[in-house]
Order: sequence, then C-alpha cells, then structure tokens
Amino acid sequence: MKLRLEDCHVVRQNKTLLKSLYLSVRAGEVLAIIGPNGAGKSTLLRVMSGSVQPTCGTVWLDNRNMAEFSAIELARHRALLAQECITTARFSVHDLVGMGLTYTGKHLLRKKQNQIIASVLDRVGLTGFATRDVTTLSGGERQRAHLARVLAQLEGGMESRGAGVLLLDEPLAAQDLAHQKLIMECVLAYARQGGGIVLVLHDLNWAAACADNVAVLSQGGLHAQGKPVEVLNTRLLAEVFGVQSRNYVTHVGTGRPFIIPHDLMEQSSSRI
Ligand SMILES: Nc1ncnc2c1ncn2[C@@H]1O[C@H](COP(=O)(O)OP(=O)(O)OP(=O)(O)O)[C@@H](O)[C@H]1O
Repeated sequence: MKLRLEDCHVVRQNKTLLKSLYLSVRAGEVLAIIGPNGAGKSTLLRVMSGSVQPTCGTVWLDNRNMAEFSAIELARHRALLAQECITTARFSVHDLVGMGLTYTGKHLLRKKQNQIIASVLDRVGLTGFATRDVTTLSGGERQRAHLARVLAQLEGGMESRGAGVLLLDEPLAAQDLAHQKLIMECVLAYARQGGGIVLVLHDLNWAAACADNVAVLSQGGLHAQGKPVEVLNTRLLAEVFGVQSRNYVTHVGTGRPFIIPHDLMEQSSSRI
C-alpha cells in the first residue's frame, strides 16, 4: 500500500487552499499532519482520501490515480474520520458502526458482521454501548462510535485486499487522556497490520510520541516534513505557530522531542 500526492493544488473561490504538495504514506507508516488553524490540514486529508479532487495534481494509491476509483473501491481502500461527526438520526451505536461495513458493498454473514462490530467497539472503549441511541452519547463517546464505524469499514475491506489507509482528523480532540492513549494504541495496531495512517493532530506531543513522519502545513504549503526529531524544534514553533520561546522543546530518553511551555510554567509558579 502506498498513497502519494504529486504536485497537488486546491483552489476554491479564487483562494489557494493547498499549493504544490508532494507527500506520501506507505504501509505501516504513521504520518502526522500538523499546522496552525486554517493551514489546510483538513483539506489535505480530504484530498488524500479521494473525497476532494485536487484542482490540479494527482493522488496515487498503489500507482493508480485515485480519481479513477469508484465510491465502493475507495471505501474498500481507505476510511476517513471527519473532524466533526454530527449525528441527528436516532441510530443505535451497533447500526451506526454497521454502516461502515455497508459502504464497502460486501455481503458478510450477519454473524461475521456482529463479530466485527463487537471487536471495533471493544477497541475504542465502547463495549456495552451497542444498543445505545447515538444521539444520547457524550461528545467523546460519539466521536469514538464514529471511529469504530471507520475501523469497521476498513475491517470489511481487509477481507479481500489487506490493510488500507486510515485518515483521522483530530481524533483525540474530544478524548480524555485514557481514551487518547486507547485511540493511539488502536492506530498503531492498525499500522502494525500494514495499514497506512494519516492523522491531523493539534497536540504536537502526540505527534512527537507516535508518528514516524510529521508534515507541517502552513498557509496551504508544506513548510517541513521528516521524523519528529528532525522537524519539531524551537525554530518551527516560531516560524509556523508564531510562538517565540527559547526552551519549549526538550528531548526525552526515547530520542523523541517533547514540547512544554516553560515560560508559562515559570509565570504560574511565581504567582503562588
Ligand atoms: N470551500 C471553501 N471556500 C473558501 N475557503 C475555504 C473553503 N474550504 C476551506 N476554506 C478555507 O481554507 C482554509 C483551510 O481550511 P482547513 O479546514 O483545511 O484548515 P485546517 O488546517 O484544517 O484548520 P483547523 O486547524 O482550524 O481545523 C481555511 O482558511 C478555510 O476557511
């Protein structure tokens, strides 16, 4: 599995949202996309998913132009979790997750469907939620129910073609620490199965801790890309996020950077 963007541009209403992007993710790789609000991260994720066509340029999936994939082929190869999943219809959690399986157009036996649904609910920490009405879930629970739907979709596709591409837009935003960890474990497990992972993350420390590669977007362009230790440094925080601070990036024993606002902590300590 290899997903590759070649010179992709997106223009909407005379505004350039993405410019000249070259980027790739391969089987087993976790790619984190970071950058300021409005940098184009969600737009990029949608382009990588094939749900938005670039104005010019090509997205290649396994050396095939993604624009040529039918909706069902796309559903079998990749799954996208949007930033906000609004659910107004009163589905049960079981039925919502089951929708992921129907997208792939595969006819699985009911027993197999139920096994997959139970397995993905367990993976996202929603064991025991199958009969709950989705509209009654908390924000974090609802987001995880949609993540389970997306995982079920890929699981359905895996029956015939192996692991695909998992694209998640801010999957940790609504989650407490334990569920952030659970989701990242889930993501890393899928990468170990040979899936390609693309995550839009605002928390730079999760990107630093778990990504193999980080792509930094700024004003629609690729500012930098590389391993977390190569990319996440004080200069980047200043140039891309406008955060001027000498000592924000430290290195922990694993060789991965860690970002901590020392100056704010010092200010807070001095108030006590
Ligand atoms: N259809 C559109 N027409 C015009 N501008 C758009 C359109 N879609 C998105 N934009 C703009 O493009 C920019 C990039 O949007 P995008 O949602 O990709 O940013 P983002 O990096 O994901 O931001 P955030 O971190 O706030 O979620 C934003 O300034 C947004 O307002």
